[in-house]
Amino acid sequence: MNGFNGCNDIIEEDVKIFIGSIIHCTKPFVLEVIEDGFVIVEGKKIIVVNKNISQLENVKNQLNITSCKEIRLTKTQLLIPGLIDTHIHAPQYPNVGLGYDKPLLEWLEHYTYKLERKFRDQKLSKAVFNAVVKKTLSYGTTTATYFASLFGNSSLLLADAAIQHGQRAFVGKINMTKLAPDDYIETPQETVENTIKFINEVNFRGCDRVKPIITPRFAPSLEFETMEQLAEIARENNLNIQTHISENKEEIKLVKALFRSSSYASVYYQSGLLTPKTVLAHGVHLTDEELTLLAQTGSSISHCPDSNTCLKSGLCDVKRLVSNGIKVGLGTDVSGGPSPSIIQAMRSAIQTSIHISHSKEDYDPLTYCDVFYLATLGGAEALSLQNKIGNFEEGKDFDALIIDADVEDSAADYFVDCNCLELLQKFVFLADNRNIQQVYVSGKQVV
Ligand SMILES: O=c1[nH]c(=O)c2nc[nH]c2[nH]1
Ligand SMILES: [Zn+2]
Repeated sequence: MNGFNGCNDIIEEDVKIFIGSIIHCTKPFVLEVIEDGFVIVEGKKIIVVNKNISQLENVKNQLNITSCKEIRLTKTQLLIPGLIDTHIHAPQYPNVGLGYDKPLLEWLEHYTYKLERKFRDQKLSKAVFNAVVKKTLSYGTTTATYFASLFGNSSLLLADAAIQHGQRAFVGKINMTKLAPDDYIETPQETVENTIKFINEVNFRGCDRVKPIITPRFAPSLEFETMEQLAEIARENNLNIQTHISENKEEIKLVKALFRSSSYASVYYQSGLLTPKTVLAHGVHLTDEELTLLAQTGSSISHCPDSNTCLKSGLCDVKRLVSNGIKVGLGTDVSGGPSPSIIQAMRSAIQTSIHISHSKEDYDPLTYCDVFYLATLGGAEALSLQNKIGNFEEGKDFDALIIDADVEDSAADYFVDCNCLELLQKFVFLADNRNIQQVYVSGKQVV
């Protein structure tokens, strides 16, 4: 029987069986390699994960599966969970590769706000948002946590693009009431009212995959009382929250000058914005006290290594965050980072970690396995979606990629057989969208 949910996705009751090599994380930083196994998906859910291909016919008989689609992977292919981008600015997509001559605050003033204010234009919004969603899906981003623009109508077009193209997404209408151009701010009252309207309109679309997220841009953009009101809206509606924290030293000085709180994190803490469903981009320069506050509140960090390099913000020490009990996911931070690819973010996270290791004793930098966790289950945990996505666990939604090391015209040619972990290394260090053969979100093939 077929049914419809609010996204007009057909809830496919058909059964798909993926047969071949599978890699996923069973818990933080723990990889499971299944060399010859299978995953059975019914509709949007994973119903079986089995490590032994010889049991396939038995399991099919037990479950009375008489008709199904079998997808057999080749020996250069792997089935992996979909990648999760925990921080990306959709309206900044036209600026990728531009403006890296200035640090954060000047970059915002000279490039970013000038572009984002153009998103009053619905035609531009539609064109850019459709392109971003399609591009990120092609790079294997099955879940994206988007900053949209200040404008509610434009931000809704981003939600619609995710709904239409089949991506799982959080979409945030930005809140900003000061320190930006006059035509790119709202009054405190407008920003609160427009946020409530935006939430209702996204929810009205009834798509389980696409949710609104509370999006105060960063502390300098808002009065303390407005942040309190936004925290209250998040609480009342059980919503996720996203913002930026401690990215750049000048930004931290500005926060200290604007607020009476003892630290950047305590501004958010006192306003009620730090919750287990809060994801904070960057966190490059957090103090030990701030780490404790984030760990205690269960808030997470979106690590955006490319952005931190291009805007010269600093080196974020992921190992320090994790050892202080903080959940971490990866973000592209387009266009602070130039690439829409979380595969690129994985390799940059490794490189940043190696750079840090040169100035620290006994420091083991992040490995390809570690960043694979951050890009999959780590991202799900950072967004409080770990019960729904992030790995292949029976009962979870099937968000997955079939990746292939041997495709024509990719970054590197393939000559000698690789085992599963070698295929994964090639993916992390070399892959782009040409190596992504199929993309599934909620059991449905979207690329
Ligand atoms: O990387 C960033 N991108 C932004 O758009 C932004 N706004 C505030 N702080 C920010 N940092
Ligand atoms: Zn950002």
